[in-house]
Amino acid sequence: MTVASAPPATASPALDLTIATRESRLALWQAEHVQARLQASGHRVRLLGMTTRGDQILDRTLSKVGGKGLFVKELEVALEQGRADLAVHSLKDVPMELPPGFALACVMAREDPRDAWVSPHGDGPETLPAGAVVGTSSLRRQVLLRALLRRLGRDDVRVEPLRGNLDTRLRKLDEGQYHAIVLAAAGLRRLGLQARIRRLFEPEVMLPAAGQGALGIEIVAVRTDVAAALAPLAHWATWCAVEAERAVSRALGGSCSVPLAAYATWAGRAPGGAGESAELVLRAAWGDAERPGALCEAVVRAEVATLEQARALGERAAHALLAQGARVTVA
Ligand SMILES: NCc1[nH]cc(CCC(=O)O)c1CC(=O)O
Repeated sequence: MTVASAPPATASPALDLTIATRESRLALWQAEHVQARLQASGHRVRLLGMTTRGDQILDRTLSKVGGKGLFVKELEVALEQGRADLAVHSLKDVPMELPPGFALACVMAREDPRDAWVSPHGDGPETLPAGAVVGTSSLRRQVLLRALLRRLGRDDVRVEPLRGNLDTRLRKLDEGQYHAIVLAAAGLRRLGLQARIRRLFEPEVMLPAAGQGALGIEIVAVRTDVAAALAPLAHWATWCAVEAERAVSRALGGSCSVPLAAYATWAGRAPGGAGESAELVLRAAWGDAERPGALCEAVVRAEVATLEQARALGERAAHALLAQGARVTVA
């Protein structure tokens, strides 16, 4: 009996694809992850590494120099010029509105969305020495961390900005510039650095940023051939959740200059695919950078079967926050 060896299952004809990527270890891991998935579907895939403005500016808080877009602009230029076909992003770093002509072709399954505590001084703020300094890179983490420290009665602990890629941040901790740092668990896990995590903050304690832990793939919208090649990589349940989260940021003008958090989970079994309905629960929090301690929170839920319904849920959460005093930030 002869058994024909079947070619790998492809959802679309085999393509020659180039992935535009930043050159940090995390960005390269993510690009290689997508490369491997596409190769497994029979495509030929190479990487085009590039340095973005966000990678070059290391001495200032990002919100002061241009925000999230800094990490994606150069990659978009490469897509526009046809030097690359897709760009892989940490969704958290992708601006809420893509420039005209670009599209989010696919959102992949989410890594751990939680924030992680890394420190040689124990497994949380409770065990820090008096007057300790904690480093973190986002206003969201600064505001939520200060709220947590206040609850713990640790007003002696200072929260300071921390910039740089993952390795740089860990080095600054190891050099003793900080007693502890807070960063995304997803990045640490992807780089095999999970052993450094001393504690994972549950979302109730430190609500993650919109899109944290999820990868998004951007293309030029007219490239339906690339979109078809990416379709098998999409994870519907994650996509709906992050659409809801990103709608909160979109409605409130969210950027990294706004301490905004949004995190959605499925109440029961997550939907397996488009059109399948399930209950999505969205938590959102907004802080006022000028009035530390002023934090408002909203929890909304709805049956969701489409990305539009997910976005509508996000808008409801944004309105609930606005009703409690949150303000729309104009970039
Ligand atoms: N802003 C930088 C950034 N963008 C994505 C991640 C981690 C991975 C992810 O959230 O998907 C990080 C590092 C961090 O926030 O500690």
